Amino acid sequence: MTHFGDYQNLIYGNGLSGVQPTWPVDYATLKVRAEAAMPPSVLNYVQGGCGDEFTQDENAYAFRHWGMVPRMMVDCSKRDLSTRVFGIELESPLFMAPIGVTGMCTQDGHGDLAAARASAATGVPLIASTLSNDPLEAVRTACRDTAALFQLYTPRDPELAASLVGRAEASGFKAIVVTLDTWVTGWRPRDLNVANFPQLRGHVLQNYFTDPAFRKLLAKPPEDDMRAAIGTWAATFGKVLTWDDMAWLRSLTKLPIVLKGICHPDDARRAIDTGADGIYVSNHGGRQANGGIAAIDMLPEVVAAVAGRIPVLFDSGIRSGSDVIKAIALGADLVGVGRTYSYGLALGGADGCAHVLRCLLAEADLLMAVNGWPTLAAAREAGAERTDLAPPSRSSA
Ligand SMILES: Cc1cc2nc3c(=O)[nH]c(=O)nc-3n(C[C@H](O)[C@H](O)[C@H](O)COP(=O)(O)O)c2cc1C
Ligand SMILES: O=C(O)C(=O)c1ccccc1
Repeated sequence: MTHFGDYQNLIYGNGLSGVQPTWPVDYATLKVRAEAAMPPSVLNYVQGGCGDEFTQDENAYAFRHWGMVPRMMVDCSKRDLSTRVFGIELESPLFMAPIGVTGMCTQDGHGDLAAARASAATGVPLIASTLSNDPLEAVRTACRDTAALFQLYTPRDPELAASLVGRAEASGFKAIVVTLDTWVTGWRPRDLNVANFPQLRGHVLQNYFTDPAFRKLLAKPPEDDMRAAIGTWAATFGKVLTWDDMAWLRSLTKLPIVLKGICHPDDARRAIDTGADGIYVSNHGGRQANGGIAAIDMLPEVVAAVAGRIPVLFDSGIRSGSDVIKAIALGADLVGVGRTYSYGLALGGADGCAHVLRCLLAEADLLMAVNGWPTLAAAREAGAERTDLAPPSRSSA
């Protein structure tokens, strides 16, 4: 039994001694503070999305047309937000989505380790991105007792793919999350207008530079010829995966394989038929394709197609604890937060990130208390209803 809501008591209690929270507790204020703190190139990359960012905005806005109905006279004095997925016991369904420039979100360039330390401090698992400023072994170690998953950008070179997956398995990651929607970069005007793509400047490539299979592709080590190493990275980065590759992916690891970027119910069925162990509903936070339906609106159909056979993870648009519980009510087993935790990292490193996660968990826990839902199963059974409420502001994006 966990008491995530106690974070609220702590904040009010500190206030009695004249101590204010160091960082904001809500997304809107957090975002404004992060905008002032982050270097413009990193901010653009983190905050931006594809095209005019319609889908990115819609991801967050669409949560507003799903409504929850509370139940009364239920003993919710204790809530149990725990869950078990891929044999991992978790205190809550919240996780940190993979963010490839996490390393750049802190001033020291070691944001990946800071995120891992926030994971260790809160028990919220991290999905570590292939794109990292610190090698995956060090990130895994910094997560300590909290389980971690590894996100794979599948390289075109099969030996390199096998090497990255092998390293992830050997260092104790619990699952491989294969991202399907990013073998090519979507059209991102904020970055294009300043001609900035961090990877092409040699950032966040440490998993490649430390990899024996990658180094074999180079005439000189990255330390001696960085430009050539970056060129090799760009040439090998994105394999176009098809369903025929599932058998090959399966052959690389005994770990559960989760497919990230599944939005269509037929793709979810196909994923199960070809051996996937988990489905991850996401539109990459609206960074890859513009003009798409909000991710949360696609979740119920995918959940229905999966029909409880394998776990369903979800991200894209989570800004609050109430969003987390809505996604659970709509059938997700685990719920990921992306940009929101990057802002916590930018403002306060590991501590700022842990604060953001604790706020999300506290709001989620207190919402369950007030809604009369003692468990995640109760939230799921209650569900959420589509409403035609049209709120006046889109500031949540
Ligand atoms: C700056 C940035 C970098 C990202 N890098 C990765 C990545 O390396 N791998 C991946 O699978 N997804 C990546 N994503 C997508 C996230 O995992 C997640 O799908 C998205 O952030 C969820 O949307 P949200 O930011 O609205 O919560 C990235 C997202 C952002 C904002
Ligand atoms: O920025 C991203 O969202 C991302 O994950 C990515 C990684 C490599 C190439 C293009 C996009």
